[in-house]
Amino acid sequence: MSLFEVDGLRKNFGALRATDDVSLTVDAGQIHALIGPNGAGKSTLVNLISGLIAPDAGRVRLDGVDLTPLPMHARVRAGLSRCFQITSIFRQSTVMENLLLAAQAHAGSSLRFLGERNREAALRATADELAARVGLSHALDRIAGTLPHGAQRQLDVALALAARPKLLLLDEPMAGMGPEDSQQMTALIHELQRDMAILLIEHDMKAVFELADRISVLVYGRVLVAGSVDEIRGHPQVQAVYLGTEEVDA
Ligand SMILES: Nc1ncnc2c1ncn2[C@@H]1O[C@H](COP(=O)(O)OP(=O)(O)OP(=O)(O)O)[C@@H](O)[C@H]1O
Repeated sequence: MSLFEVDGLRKNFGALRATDDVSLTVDAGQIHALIGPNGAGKSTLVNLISGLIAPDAGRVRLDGVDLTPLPMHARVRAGLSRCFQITSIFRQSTVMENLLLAAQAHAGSSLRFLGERNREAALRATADELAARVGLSHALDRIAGTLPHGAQRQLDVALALAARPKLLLLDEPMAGMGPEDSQQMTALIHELQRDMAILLIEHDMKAVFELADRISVLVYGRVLVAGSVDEIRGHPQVQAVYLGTEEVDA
């Protein structure tokens, strides 16, 4: 049994089948990338998995737990954390304040036996640890909205990590990034893989080919083909449908 399983997921919008019998698995420590042309149904699938919208059929399971009937916050508690295309940071607050809020939100009842000061120290330690994890220790006092775009995305990942996910859902983490930021984010995702499974939705093919253990290609809401990087890169149907004649470096 895989850590994460999507089984026969389906979603109709009126006559349009945006998600058509999609199944995929992600094993512990694995990065599974989801690619596909615009309108293929990637966002809909991510929304179904995170619980933002309900499927017409199919199931989502994490670590043996059926997430399908659960609302979003319960899925987060069960170990599924999501980074949004549109960042969820508080732009007017400092990096530290953002991290403290996230740490507090996910601390639950674990700190209830601590006094006020110890509780604050524990939250600060968690915030420090999250900042270090994504390479933002130098920017704790910066107002989040004034950080460069790449650093804002790193902060966004740190906020998702506060939930201590078993599966991290990354929705186009490289969007709007230049090559340098993209390279840094690739290194970060690679490092995160040691501790969690990752479902990566990404247009940056260089990053996908560098990171993915497995790739599923979504076209018209269906998985056209799934396989290893080499299988996908060399697949004639994939090249025709998705990659076109574009040169793709790895
Ligand atoms: N709430 C909705 N109501 C009706 N149709 C929708 C809705 N959400 C998405 N769709 C349609 O479902 C199809 C898949 O859309 P989706 O946004 O999931 O694709 P995508 O692969 O994420 O595209 P992109 O890469 O452009 O974000 C599209 O035809 C879209 O118009």
